[in-house]
Amino acid sequence: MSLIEFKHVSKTYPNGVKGLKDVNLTINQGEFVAIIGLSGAGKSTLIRTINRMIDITEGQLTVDGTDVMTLKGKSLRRFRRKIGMIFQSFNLVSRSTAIKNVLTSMVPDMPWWKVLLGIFSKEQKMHALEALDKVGILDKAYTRCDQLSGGQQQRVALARTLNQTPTIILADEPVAALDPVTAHQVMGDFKRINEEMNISILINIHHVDLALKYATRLIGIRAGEIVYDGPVDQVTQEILDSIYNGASIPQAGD
Ligand SMILES: Nc1ncnc2c1ncn2[C@@H]1O[C@H](COP(=O)(O)OP(=O)(O)OP(=O)(O)O)[C@@H](O)[C@H]1O
Repeated sequence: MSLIEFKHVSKTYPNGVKGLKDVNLTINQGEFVAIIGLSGAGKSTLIRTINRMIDITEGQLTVDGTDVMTLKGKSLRRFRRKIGMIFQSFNLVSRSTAIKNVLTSMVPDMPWWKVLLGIFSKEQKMHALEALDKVGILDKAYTRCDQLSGGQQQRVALARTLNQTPTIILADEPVAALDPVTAHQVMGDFKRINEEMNISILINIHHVDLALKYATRLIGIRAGEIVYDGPVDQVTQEILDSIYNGASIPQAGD
């Protein structure tokens, strides 16, 4: 069964701007999808509809068999716990240690007084340390995040997401703030997590070279419409031109 399915999905913002136009898309468990396109093309809108950070206005969007627009309250919160979200700006508590940041992903399942007192069980701490180990920064577990490099901070964010055992990770420009070497390392982390843990990954990215190197499938979006969708090894310069410059998509046999 498909994991994520867009059927004739559109998003019109309250000011009338069309963020998505009649999007049809099926994503299966375990895929690593990169989404590229010009600034303002609709990449963030596409990714943020999946965990209902943004509501669609037309069509149907199902995730793991659930029509996401039917979710509210507790069921919406439970649904969101299965979907990790990574941002360009890491969104960490910079004055807390790496392990404390990872442990915060457990907070929704804990009684308020334990949260207030910062009481985490041995099992929870072990789980958090395992997550830090998976992204190669176990040695930084007790370092404050404001003393870590950008790449290390993004890895803490990734560990925090892994700690909630997601089935999907959505990443909105996760390497945009990183230098090229660190960006490759973080993309490598995503790839390893995708392959070893079979977690589906959807990533918005401006760097085409990184998209082609690490993802398996590329989606090109232009003015809210999907103009390319296929395996990365079939992407040609003509296809990239069409995504970025509006040239028509070359058809096989042209
Ligand atoms: N809250 C909003 N209200 C109105 N229009 C919006 C809103 N958010 C986004 N848009 C518009 O929707 C379109 C798609 O925006 P979106 O942020 O999805 O693009 P993007 O491809 O992610 O761009 P970038 O690469 O710059 O982040 C743009 O025209 C944008 O101005």
